[in-house]
Amino acid sequence: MENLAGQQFVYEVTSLRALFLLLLLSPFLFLIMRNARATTLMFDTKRTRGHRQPADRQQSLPPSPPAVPVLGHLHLVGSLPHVSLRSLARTLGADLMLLRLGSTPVLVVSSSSAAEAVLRTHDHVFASRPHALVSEVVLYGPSDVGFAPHGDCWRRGRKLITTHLLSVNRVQSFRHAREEEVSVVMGRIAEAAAAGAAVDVGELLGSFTNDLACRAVMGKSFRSEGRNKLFRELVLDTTKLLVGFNVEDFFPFLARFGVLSKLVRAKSERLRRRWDELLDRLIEDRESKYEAAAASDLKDDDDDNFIHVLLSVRQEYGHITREQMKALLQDVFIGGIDSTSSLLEFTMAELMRKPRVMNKLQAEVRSSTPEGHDGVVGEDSLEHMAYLRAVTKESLRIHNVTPLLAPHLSMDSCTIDGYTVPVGVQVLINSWAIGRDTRYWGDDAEEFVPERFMDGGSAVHVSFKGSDFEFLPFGSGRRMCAGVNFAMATVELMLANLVHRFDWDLPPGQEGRDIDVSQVFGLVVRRKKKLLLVPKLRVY
Ligand code: HEM
Repeated sequence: MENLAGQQFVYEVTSLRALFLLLLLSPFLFLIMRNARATTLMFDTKRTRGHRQPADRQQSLPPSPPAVPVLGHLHLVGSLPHVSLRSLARTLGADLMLLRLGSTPVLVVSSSSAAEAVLRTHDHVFASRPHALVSEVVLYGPSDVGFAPHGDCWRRGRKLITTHLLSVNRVQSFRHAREEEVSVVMGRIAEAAAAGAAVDVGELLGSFTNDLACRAVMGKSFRSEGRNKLFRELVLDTTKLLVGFNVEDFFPFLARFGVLSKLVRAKSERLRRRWDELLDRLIEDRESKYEAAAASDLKDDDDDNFIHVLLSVRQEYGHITREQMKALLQDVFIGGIDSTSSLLEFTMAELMRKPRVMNKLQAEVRSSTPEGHDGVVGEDSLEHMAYLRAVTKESLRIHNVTPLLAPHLSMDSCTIDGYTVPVGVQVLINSWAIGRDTRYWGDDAEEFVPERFMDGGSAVHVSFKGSDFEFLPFGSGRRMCAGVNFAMATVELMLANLVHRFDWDLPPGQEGRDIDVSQVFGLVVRRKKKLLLVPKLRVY
């Protein structure tokens, strides 16, 4: 899942637009820097739970590279922040590094032991998220889960989502819908194969994960009525605004001048009205069905969808407001769609670059799928596919689509590795760097080698569930990804089907080694260039 605010910031702030804004602002920035310094928490010890820090503690802040006035370390963060932050940490020789991005203090974590200190030992201290104007307006204030600050509202939402919407049982009960949606995609690919045409893998998988989220939320497919498309547009527009640069999120003292925040707020409110229109109608439709079924004592035959589930647990939770319902549904769309499709697309690109791995995976999937299944791999067959699991884990490691997790925020000061981390610091865990670190993964850390996760491999016991801090694709602790079961079920089923029924070629004239591996940073990291592949129906 993806800010999320810190990430938005480091991403966009390097753009020309952001720098231009900063230049425009700089004359009066200078005048107000004196005030700003009072809000610069890196050096502000007063807010540490009311105590002043002893002088020796103040001196033991984590190391920082030299900063420049106003921008702090902004100029050191490139267009791929996880990459530039890894270089910076290596140059400084620091697994914990304190930066100042604008006036925002940011702790960058680049080792598994420091990640464990943040996400396990001091999980209670770092379980909040930084405030961001756009998420506050579009995602119904603190009612959502992914962007909400730590507190009762987040706790309640998190419990609702993990117990009722994304639990292992719910994800399993959703398997037929998942298999049907996969069949629809297989049909589209078969048409392309018959025509000898290439498919745009990212577009195909993006609409698949969107349709799947719509199905989970609404219970049946609204593809033909165009609602799925409306959701796709909304998610894209929301993501764009969330990753857009809002200067006041990083120079909070500018908020008092208000002009910029008014513009961003107006845009955010327009977007929120579009969400309202769509979600209110869906909830009201479902609510009347739910009440009619309850009044007549008849069972609603479509009771697995998320709106129905939320309506049915209202009493158990006292009261769930309409806003909270909408925010939780948004979490599913914003957390689940792009992350899952991007991971799948990176995996397909990697398989095309590594024919040995593709052949081995195809052999496993094809030999483990019973005959007579209409060419579709069902979920029952997946449990026998150890190599499929290993390929998925290796892809999560090397193509970590949320490379800095989502930013955490310290709610108190604490000590890590002998350094003081003050209250109010944003924390970025560079899980991408940790996942490629030779200290944990050996000399071939940068290579795509699924065998490391197989029997006899060096990482056979390493799990993605947040207990192994060298491998954190979904984070760990209280703020760990709430959709990990949903994501894994979707990725493995789709991947097995893609390689089972089809052989894949690159467009004429291209070879595996030509596949461009460049990425674009955002809420989720994506491939920079489209992946076009030509499917061929497998000959039995
Ligand atoms: C490959 C797919 C996915 C990846 C790699 C991924 C990764 C992540 C990461 C790294 C975080 C932040 C963890 C942290 O801050 O420490 C997160 C949070 C979250 N994810 Fe996912 N995610 C994926 C799919 C999904 C799906 C399918 C859903 C929902 C259907 C989902 C819902 C969420 C939610 C609600 C949060 C916020 C949790 C909180 O703040 O309490 N994610 N995800």
